[in-house]
Amino acid sequence: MPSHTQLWIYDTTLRDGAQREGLSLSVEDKLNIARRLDDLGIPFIEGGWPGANPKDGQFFAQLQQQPLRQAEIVAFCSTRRPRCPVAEDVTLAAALAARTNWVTLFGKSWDLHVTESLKTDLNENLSMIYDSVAYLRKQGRRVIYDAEHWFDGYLNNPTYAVQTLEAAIRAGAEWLVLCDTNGGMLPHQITDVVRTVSQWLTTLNLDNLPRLGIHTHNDGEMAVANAVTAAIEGATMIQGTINGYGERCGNANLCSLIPNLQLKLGYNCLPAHKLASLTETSRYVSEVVNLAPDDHAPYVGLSAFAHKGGIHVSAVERNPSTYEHVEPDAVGNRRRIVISDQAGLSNVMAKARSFGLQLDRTNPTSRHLLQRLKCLEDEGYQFEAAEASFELLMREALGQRPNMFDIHGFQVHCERMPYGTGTVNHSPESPASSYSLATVKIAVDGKNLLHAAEGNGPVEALDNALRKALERFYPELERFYLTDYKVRILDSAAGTAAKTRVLVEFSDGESRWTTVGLSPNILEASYQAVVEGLEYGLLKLRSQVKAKLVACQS
Ligand SMILES: CC(=O)SCCNC(=O)CCNC(=O)[C@H](O)C(C)(C)COP(=O)(O)OP(=O)(O)OC[C@H]1O[C@@H](n2cnc3c(N)ncnc32)[C@H](O)[C@@H]1OP(=O)(O)O
Ligand SMILES: CC(=O)C(=O)O
Repeated sequence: MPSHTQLWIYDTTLRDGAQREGLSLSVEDKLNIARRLDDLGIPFIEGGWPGANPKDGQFFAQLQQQPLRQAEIVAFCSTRRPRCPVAEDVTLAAALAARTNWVTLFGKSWDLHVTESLKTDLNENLSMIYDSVAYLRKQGRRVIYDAEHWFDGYLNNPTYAVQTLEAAIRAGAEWLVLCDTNGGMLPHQITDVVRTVSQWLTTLNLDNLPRLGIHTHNDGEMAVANAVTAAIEGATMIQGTINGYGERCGNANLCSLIPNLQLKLGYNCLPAHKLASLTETSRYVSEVVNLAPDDHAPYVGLSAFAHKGGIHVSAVERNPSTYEHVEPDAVGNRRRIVISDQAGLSNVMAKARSFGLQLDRTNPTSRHLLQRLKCLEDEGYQFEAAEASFELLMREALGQRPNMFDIHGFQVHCERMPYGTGTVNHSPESPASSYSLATVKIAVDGKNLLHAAEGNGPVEALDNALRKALERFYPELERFYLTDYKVRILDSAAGTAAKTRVLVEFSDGESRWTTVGLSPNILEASYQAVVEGLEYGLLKLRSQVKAKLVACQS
């Protein structure tokens, strides 16, 4: 097994990643991502194709003012156009204007592309490659040569494909990156072709042998496997993108590739202490590009180390290696235990511990709680995403759920009127024509309270009415606000009479918690979830205050 061999990770999130449908980056986004990748210790960052669009040009110009700390920023471009003198080629001129040390130049390896895409002849393509690399070298640039469609080209016409690499080598390319541009290769093909190219290179008897790299796409879901395979065969530059963003089905996902190479195969990719920033980097980039993170992504996803089945949790609690291929900390992720109808006592125990509650496996309450959880989930509740409701359930079972208020009922009145009519004044700036009024009846410390409040919709009206009734007793309520509200119909065949599950998320600006409500009446389900959300927030706040007091006294 290879060990401690240095690999050079080459990130192309800002260029090939930006070719993903639905992803668009501003100059500021690109700069932020580049700086984050620099912090992660990525040695090569492809910043874009200068001249292809104004943003990429501006990005390189701004980086000249404030260079990265350690990474080489690389400009990307194509070979010169057919029959165009190299010094007159606008693409190459723009790449030079980016003033990077390194330029990645892509050229055609597949004869089909030469005749069909470029509409030129095979010799002219060899000249385009040679001239372009040589010109960049003459201007003082170091060149990474991306052999586009290398594998398809080699399998179709190996003699010609090899001639394209020879042209790049003769002109002074330092890296030859073999690209599976269409993403359709399988690992055994990568092994055969990379091994053959590697052996061929050694027969050239060159003083400075160019090094091999790999660039894979994910059309056959093989991008990571193919890149790992190439590394095993001796490729030392590994190209990919954060979260696997890229044209069509994406590029090799560096968030999987790097830990596979570093933790499993012992290659040096990132400085050892930087690997633990991988999860944070993945989430940061998904935030900047405004795409929801993939919770089930290997290594860095929220669920990558989430254990749900009771059998799994029981074993993981005894020894995490039983159901984890690496330690979550190694990549900056964390282990999570999920509560659901797939749970066993071990899940309940783990949750009790995380809630700071004393509960023994042998205590009959534990088994009752588990049965209750399974019954409620069978009715349609879902606690997996609503741990605050489960904590309240557990506290109740243990007699540790203080009675903060009693609910005696609520009423909601909704009205929808055409603009300019009805009981509410709507302004042209806010032409909404619906309006809701909620009344709640509750008791606090034996005092009966009846309060009403308005809202844009029934849930807001209920939330407002509850707060109005409770604020005198619990002024800290004003710190909580609703951050998410999700509704799911459980038995859609029942139409509008279907059972509804509502999840609401609250925040106090520091933490978030989610509660669940269930009823055929969407307002009742929402009410349950909102009431529990407020109750949980109060409980948390009070236990934090208590913990601080104890800490001060001791
Ligand atoms: C495998 C990859 O991912 S390569 C990177 C792909 N990324 C992109 O294409 C994103 C950026 N691209 C662009 O902004 C534009 O396509 C530009 C600026 C590069 C070119 O735009 P246009 O001049 O309008 O040409 P258009 O996009 O229609 O066609 C591409 C041209 O590049 C030529 N071309 C393609 N590959 C190469 C190459 N390796 N070397 C030289 N020319 C090439 C094509 O033959 C075609 O030329 P033609 O129109 O003279 O026949
Ligand atoms: C160069 C490149 O992006 C590719 O061949 O896929």
